[in-house]
Amino acid sequence: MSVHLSAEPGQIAETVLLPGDPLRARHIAETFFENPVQHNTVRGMLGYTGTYKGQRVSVQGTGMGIPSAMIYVSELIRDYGCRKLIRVGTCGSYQEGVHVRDLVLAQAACTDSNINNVRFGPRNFAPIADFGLLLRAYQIAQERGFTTHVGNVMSTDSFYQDDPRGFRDWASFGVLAAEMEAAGLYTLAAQHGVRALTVLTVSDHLVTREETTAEERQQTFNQMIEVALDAALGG
Ligand SMILES: O=P(O)(O)O[C@H]1O[C@H](CO)[C@@H](O)[C@H]1O
Ligand SMILES: O=c1cc[nH]c(=O)[nH]1
Repeated sequence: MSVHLSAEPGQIAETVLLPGDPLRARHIAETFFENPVQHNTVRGMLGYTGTYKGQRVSVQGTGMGIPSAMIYVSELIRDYGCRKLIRVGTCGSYQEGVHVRDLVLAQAACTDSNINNVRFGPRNFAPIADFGLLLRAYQIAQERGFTTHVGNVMSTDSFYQDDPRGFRDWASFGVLAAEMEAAGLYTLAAQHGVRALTVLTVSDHLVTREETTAEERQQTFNQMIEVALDAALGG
């Protein structure tokens, strides 16, 4: 047991998928895992462990935002020995050419969070994905014909921005989309010497204001989860 997870030692696999939404964790376990067993219900942050194509894998909800996600990621690494952590989330596109339902692989993550200012002071740390996981995920997505973009994302602490056009500064430097956790995940992975990747589905568009329906989101979420599972488990 850790402070926020009730799993027994050894009950969580070395490879863990990390959706923000705990109900997406349940959907992943019920749809993709063989013999899923629930390993956490503390705070309603559902977690499950099972197998995928015969290999042991877990999924754990993280909640929204870097502070919540870093609690779960820290405990998974330190208390349960997890070594491969793949976030599977939604994002809002900053770029006209990155459409709703497309996949985004976060090669790196900018942030407006203070987490790394506290650590590094005036020096900047660049939170990046594990290259092997990133390459494998890209290859799998290409093989399956999923429209996929690779690049920088913005891990913001503020879903609702005071200036709704403020994202354009980031967009002009090529940042692809906004989400809220990748920079925290990548920073912890670097600190602990483990592997991490963030795979996202574009759920809405900050330029065109387009949104996906719940049904469409379900379908493209499944593409993202297939890519994440096969990249992590070598399928
Ligand atoms: O769909 P998830 O994984 O929760 O990710 C995105 O959605 C939430 C905001 O609605 C934030 O957590 C953001 O990162
Ligand atoms: O964090 C997020 C997730 C989806 N869409 C956004 O605009 N932001």
